[in-house]
Amino acid sequence: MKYIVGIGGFQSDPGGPSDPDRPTEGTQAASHVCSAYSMTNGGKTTLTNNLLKVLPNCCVIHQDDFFKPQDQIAVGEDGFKQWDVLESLDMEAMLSTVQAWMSSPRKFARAHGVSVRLDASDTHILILEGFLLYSYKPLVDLYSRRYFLTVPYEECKWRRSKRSYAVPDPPGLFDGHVWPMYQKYKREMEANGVEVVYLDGMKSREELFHQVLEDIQNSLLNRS
Ligand SMILES: Nc1ncnc2c1ncn2[C@@H]1O[C@H](COP(=O)(O)OP(=O)(O)OP(=O)(O)O)[C@@H](O)[C@H]1O
Ligand SMILES: NC(=O)c1ccc[n+]([C@@H]2O[C@H](CO)[C@@H](O)[C@H]2O)c1
Repeated sequence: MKYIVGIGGFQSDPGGPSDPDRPTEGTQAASHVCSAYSMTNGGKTTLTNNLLKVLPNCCVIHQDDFFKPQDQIAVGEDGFKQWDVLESLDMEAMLSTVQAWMSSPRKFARAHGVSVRLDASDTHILILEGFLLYSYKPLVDLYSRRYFLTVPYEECKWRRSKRSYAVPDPPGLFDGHVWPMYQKYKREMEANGVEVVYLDGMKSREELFHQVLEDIQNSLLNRS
């Protein structure tokens, strides 16, 4: 069985400084269940690494590995390099990589240094990890399960400020580009009716790990 998991997310959770839909505190609990969404620094990489340690025959593809070279990133009218748009990623190359896994998960695993357990059932799992996983049509229908991590705006902005990317964020990028793009793609994803399992990125790493592991195991059982 081939099983593809998406661990998506961007930065944040419902609302932001200029979001009229931002819930009040009383509605917070419901919002992460039914209308949450997320962005970078939600904890995707941390969760993915924890899952990789325990899931058998499990490979991973990171969307960040498919950023185009810096000189191919457009500069917007806002003056910022447009890192957070789909056009800045070579999604065709990412799709080809996923297709390589689909055509031979065993060969793909070996080529990527993932040990294949011969005693395990013939289940192979692929985790796709990234911030714009559910906006590229050719990939959207391939997932067996789509997860979406969310953290509140302030937490996300704070976590991002602690990160150092290969290309450091210029001042104002978060509010001027990252956040607005997140909102745009989230609206599109919702309008397209893409079904996701929302995860509260404010939970502890351990809690998130156990929640997703259990969900994947249940989902696998239902398929076999
Ligand atoms: N559940 C958690 N609780 C608190 N902090 C967390 C949690 N998960 C991750 N973090 C921290 O948040 C930061 C971002 O985590 P991580 O790199 O996993 O996020 P990401 O969504 O993969 O980010 P990016 O979009 O940049 O790839 C790291 O400093 C990490 O240690
Ligand atoms: N990986 C990179 O080269 C790079 C460069 C500049 C910005 N980013 C940011 O990565 C996040 C996704 O993980 C996006 O929000 C980009 O802004 C990445």
